[in-house]
Amino acid sequence: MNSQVAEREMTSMTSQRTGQPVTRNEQVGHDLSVRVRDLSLWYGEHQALHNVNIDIYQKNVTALIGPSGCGKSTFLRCLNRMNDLIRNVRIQGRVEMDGRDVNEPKMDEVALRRRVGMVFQKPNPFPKSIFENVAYAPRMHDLVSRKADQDELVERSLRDAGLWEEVKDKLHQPGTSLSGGQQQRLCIARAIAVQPDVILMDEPTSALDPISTATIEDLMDKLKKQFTIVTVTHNMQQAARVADYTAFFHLGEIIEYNDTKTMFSNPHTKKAEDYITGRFG
Ligand SMILES: Nc1ncnc2c1ncn2[C@@H]1O[C@H](COP(=O)(O)OP(=O)(O)OP(=O)(O)O)[C@@H](O)[C@H]1O
Repeated sequence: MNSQVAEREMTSMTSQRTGQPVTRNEQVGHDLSVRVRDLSLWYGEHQALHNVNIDIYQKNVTALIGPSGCGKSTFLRCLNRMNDLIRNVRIQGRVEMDGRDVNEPKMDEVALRRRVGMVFQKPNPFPKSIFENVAYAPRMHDLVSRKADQDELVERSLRDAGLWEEVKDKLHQPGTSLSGGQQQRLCIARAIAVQPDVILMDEPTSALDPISTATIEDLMDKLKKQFTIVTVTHNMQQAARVADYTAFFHLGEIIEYNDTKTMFSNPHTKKAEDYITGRFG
């Protein structure tokens, strides 16, 4: 891996939330959110990830780019153990949050998926009301008990997702009655309602029109003040616009990981340069 970022000097600190050690990259001034070391993954006999190493920083947007089938979504799913739901998957290596490997047997998967939320390519609201789409998970996780707290959380999440003004008068209509772009913002509201640390987004705008896409990109910029965002995108302009860091995947490896400005203006590897300039992929 040609990483300018991951190899820089790290110092240890303690997470206020968990009391566990966290790592800070003094050179870039960012705290570490997820530290991935020597991560490999096989689907049956097929190896889809090869010794992936990356440090993902808190309250930044990290974009994963690379040609189709290079392992971006597979990698994303490793961060909240969504690959556990797929048969015949074998994983080696470490995915650490607050110093703990998410794959360790004692890790509570439900709690992990609360900390690491996910937004998919195709908006997938539950077949329930707009209100319930947002209120359901916080209730399940016992984050709210009083009705007033629940109402407040729903409003705050919808506001933070930039959807409140459009839906405040029809909270009891089905989530599926909204437009595609609105449904995706509803899914973002649902993800942030449980106050995760990290939000994974797998091509969150590829099913949307340009205006809805721009709205979601603006939203990502706002949300990174509160959350760490890791997003997969095929859209190079989008990566350049929204991401602070970009990782270029090829054939299951990270070939280059850098701050986005450097990645797009002065890539350090020929493969990344060829991909970014549209010579392949
Ligand atoms: N559920 C699965 N079972 C078996 N193989 C899989 C599965 N999901 C992905 N793969 C394989 O793993 C490799 C990486 O796929 P992955 O979907 O992670 O790539 P990607 O970079 O996200 O692709 P795209 O940009 O097309 O979405 C591919 O060879 C793919 O065929």
